[in-house]
Amino acid sequence: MTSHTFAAAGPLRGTIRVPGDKSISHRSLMFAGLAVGRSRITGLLEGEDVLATAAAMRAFGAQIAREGDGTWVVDGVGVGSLLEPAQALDMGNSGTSTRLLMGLVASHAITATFTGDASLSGRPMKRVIDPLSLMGASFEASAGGTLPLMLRGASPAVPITYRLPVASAQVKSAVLLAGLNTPGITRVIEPVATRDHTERMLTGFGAKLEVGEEGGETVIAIHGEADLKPMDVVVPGDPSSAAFFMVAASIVPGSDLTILNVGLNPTRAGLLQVLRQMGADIAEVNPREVGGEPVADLRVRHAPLTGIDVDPAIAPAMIDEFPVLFVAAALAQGTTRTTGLEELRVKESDRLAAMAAALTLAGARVEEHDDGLTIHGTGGEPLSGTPAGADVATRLDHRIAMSMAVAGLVSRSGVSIDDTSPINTSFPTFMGLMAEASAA
Ligand SMILES: O=C(O)C1=C[C@@H](OP(=O)(O)O)[C@@H](O)[C@H](O)C1
Ligand SMILES: C=C(OP(=O)(O)O)C(=O)O
Repeated sequence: MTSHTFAAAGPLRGTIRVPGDKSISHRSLMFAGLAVGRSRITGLLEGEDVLATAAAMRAFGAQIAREGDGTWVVDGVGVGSLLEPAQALDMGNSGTSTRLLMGLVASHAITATFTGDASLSGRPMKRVIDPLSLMGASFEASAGGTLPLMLRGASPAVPITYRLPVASAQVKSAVLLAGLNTPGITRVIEPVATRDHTERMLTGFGAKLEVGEEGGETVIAIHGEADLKPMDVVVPGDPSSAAFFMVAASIVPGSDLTILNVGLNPTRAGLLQVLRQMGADIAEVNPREVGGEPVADLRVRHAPLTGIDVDPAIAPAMIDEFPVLFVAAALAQGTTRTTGLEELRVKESDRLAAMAAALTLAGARVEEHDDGLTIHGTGGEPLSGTPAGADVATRLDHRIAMSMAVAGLVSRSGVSIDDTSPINTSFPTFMGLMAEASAA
C-alpha cells in the first residue's frame, strides 16, 4: 500500500495525452489472438488489467510481443483452436478480462480456472455463468458465484438468444464471444444500449455480425464458427481516463487544459454531456475517426458548475465516470441527485458507499441512497480536506483513488488516500500527468 496526499495545486494548463482505451485494448488483444495471422496494435493501454488479458491470451496459445516503439504484435491461434492453459489464469483486478475470456472458453473444448485479487473475487460472475451454462459450458464456482472458478467449455456449444437482465457490455460481450465458436447464430437482445466496442471491432476483424432493432430493443446476431482475419488496430485515448482531467480542469480556477485524442463513442460520452449540463466549458477540437471510433481533442476551461438531477438513462454511457462526477458535484453550486446506479455497487468496490465515505471524510455533504448519491455542493469553495491522520479508503479501486486525487486539488488541507497502487490497473501515467498539468 502506498499512501499519498494530493494537495491543492495551481491551475491545470497545457496539453496532455491520456493512454489508450481500456475496453478497446482488452478486445484488440483478444480478437487479434483469435485471428489467423499477424495483427499489430498501436496505442495499447499498458495497464495491469490489459496485461492480465495479454498473459491469458498467451496461455491460450497466442504469441504476443511488444516492439521497442510500443507496437504490440500478435499472432493469433484461430477461433476453435484455443489451447488449454497449463495453470490458473490470474485476472488480477479486471472484471472485463474475466468475463470476456469466460465467454471465449465457454465454446472451446478446454478447461480453465480463473482467479483474481480480493476485489475481483467479490464480484458477481453469475451474470455470465447463467447464459454460458445455457450454451453448454459447466462451472465450479466459489460460493455466491464468484472467483476462483473453474470453467469447462462445451464443443460444440449451443447457440442461444439471450436478453440481458442487466445493462452490461461485459455480459453482452461474453455471450457474443462464446458465439464466435458456436455453430449457428447466437443472439443478444439489449434493452438498454451499452458500449459497442465488441460489435464494431469484431466486424473489423471479419466476423459476420448484424445489429438490428426489434420493439425498441437492439438485437445483435453473431454467426458462429467464424474465421477472424488479422488487422492493424489503433487504440484511441480512453474517455474514462480523460474524465479525471475534464473534471479537474473544470473545478480548479484558472485552468485551460487540452486533452488530446479522446475517444467519444456515443456509448461512452455521457460525462461530457452531463458536465456541459452543469455549465462546464469543454470544446471538441478537430473531431476525427481513429480505429473506427469517433475521437476529438478536448479543450477544458474552468467554469462554475451548477448541480443537476442526472437522468438515469445516461448511466450506461458514463458508468465508470460517476466517482469523478461526484467530485464535480461536491464543488458545484446547489444539489446534484443521481439515481438508477445500483450497478456501481458491484464494481471494483461498492462505488456509492466508497465515494460517500471518501467525500464525507474530505468535508463534502453527501447522502447515500440505495441507487445513488445526493450531493450538496460548496458552490466552488474548496473542500476542507481529510483530517490529520485519516486516509480515504480506496478499497482496491483505481477510480476511487483518482477521483479523490482530483478532490485534493480543490481542498484546503489536501486529500490523503491510503493506497495509490490500484491506479496502475487502468492509468499508469496518471500521477505524472497530474503533476505535469498542474505545473504547466
Ligand atoms: O465491456 C467493458 O469493457 C466494460 C464494461 C463496463 O462493465 P459492465 O459491463 O459490468 O457494466 C465497465 O464498467 C467496465 O469498466 C468495462
Ligand atoms: C469497472 C471497471 O473495470 P472492470 O469491470 O474491467 O474491472 C472500471 O475500470 O471502472
